[in-house]
Amino acid sequence: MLYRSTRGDARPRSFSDILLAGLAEDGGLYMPETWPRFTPDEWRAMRSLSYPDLAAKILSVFAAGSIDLPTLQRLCAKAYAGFSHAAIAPLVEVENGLFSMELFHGPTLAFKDMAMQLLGQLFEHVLTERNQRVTIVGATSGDTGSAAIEAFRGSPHLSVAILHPMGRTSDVQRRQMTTVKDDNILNIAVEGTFDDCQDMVKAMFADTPFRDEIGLSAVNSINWARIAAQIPYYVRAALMMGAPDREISFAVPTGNFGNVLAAWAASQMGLPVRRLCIGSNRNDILTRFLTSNDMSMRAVEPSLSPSMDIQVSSNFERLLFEMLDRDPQACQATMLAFRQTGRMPVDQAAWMRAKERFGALMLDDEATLAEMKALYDNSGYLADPHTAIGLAAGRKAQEPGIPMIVAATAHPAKFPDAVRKATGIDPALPPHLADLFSCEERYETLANELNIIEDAVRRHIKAHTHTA
Ligand SMILES: Cc1ncc(COP(=O)(O)O)c(C=O)c1O
Ligand SMILES: N[C@@H](CCOP(=O)(O)O)C(=O)O
Repeated sequence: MLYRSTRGDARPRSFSDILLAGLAEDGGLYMPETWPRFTPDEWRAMRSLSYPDLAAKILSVFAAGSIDLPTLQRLCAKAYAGFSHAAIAPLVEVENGLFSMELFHGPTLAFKDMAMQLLGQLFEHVLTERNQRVTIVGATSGDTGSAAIEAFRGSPHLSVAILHPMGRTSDVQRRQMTTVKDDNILNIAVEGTFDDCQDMVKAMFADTPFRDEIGLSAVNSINWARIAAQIPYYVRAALMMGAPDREISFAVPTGNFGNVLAAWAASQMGLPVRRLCIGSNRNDILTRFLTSNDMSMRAVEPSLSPSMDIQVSSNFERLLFEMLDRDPQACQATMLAFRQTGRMPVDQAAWMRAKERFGALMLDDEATLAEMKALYDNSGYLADPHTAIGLAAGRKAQEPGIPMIVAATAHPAKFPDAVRKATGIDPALPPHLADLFSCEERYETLANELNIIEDAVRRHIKAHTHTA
């Protein structure tokens, strides 16, 4: 399996190469050259696999030529061994035909662990094999950061620097990152928004001397391996609901468009997915796009669902590439126009193609609190604000006889203030995080300037490799 950039200039590369590269050299995102597809019989045969074996099977088609199936089975077994639920991603029927797919039973209590625990294993495997070291720089609105830190802490093969927007995560999210003591981890609070942090990572990739000097790598969902590792839970849920002999729909609370893109990728692989519904908070650029072809940037507004306080949804570029019939020049021109004007000119035909499959719903904070309360009062289901937005989007798009599976992306205890405000309940952190608020925090606060942050990353690598 080879990968090509959505902007066309980068040479085709293997799975192991793009795993370490993260972002393509031309600034585009890697995509598989062709979509691997399974036959109905092959899907049916996957029904009996354990979650780790299913994940290995799905990954094996994306890693073909790089990592073999037995190795992937070993890595997946390790990746999911620490999850607190035997089913890894259990399905809970919240209302008739409306299912919550709980993706928050990993160590950091958000869906990011589902992929990041596996990326930790994959990086370790490839870096050991190549006797190489890299530096991961990641941007987070709260959850990717702690998942990455947990997956890569203590590794002798890599240094990690995580940029979070100062004061814009929940206290639990920030402390999950900043209380980790391992020497290979650096946390930076950036004076800016998540979009600024994400742009900073992309600017570092564009700074070729810096990128090469530190061996820059990415674990945000700009890295295709993150998307690939998010596909198995959609497959698993669909198979449990009767696919491939029955259609299913998914609803996903959406920010950077990575999670829902994985569901869409599963459909490209032959899974019978009927509708994909996204839920957004007041940072609703994707909802405006899907309802009225208005992909215009506005300022990022803080909300009760801070992980989705995003305006530039990186992974939308992958869908755009596909809607433009995989024309990299058209994709590049559209992305450049978006950057220059703040408005993405998507032609009507491409927009209609997106609308055929995707629906969208926006909930502001007030509606999110009302949804959380109604879920708790009517079904006894305690949802975090992101999941509540997903459940509302799923309910709106439900069709008779078609199971609607909603990605429950975070544990309610990550957002205790919102949960308390909506329901009066104080969600308890699990025992392994019980001392979170008594641990010392360690992070630097820095201006949103490329040279300042690059220097901090350099200093971190020097200090860490010196002590290692
Ligand atoms: C809890 C939670 N829900 C939803 C999202 C949105 O997911 P995506 O960025 O993949 O669209 C995020 C952040 O990515 C998140 O952390
Ligand atoms: N909500 C995310 C934002 C980054 O998303 P990613 O999926 O691209 O890593 C976060 O919690 O950091």
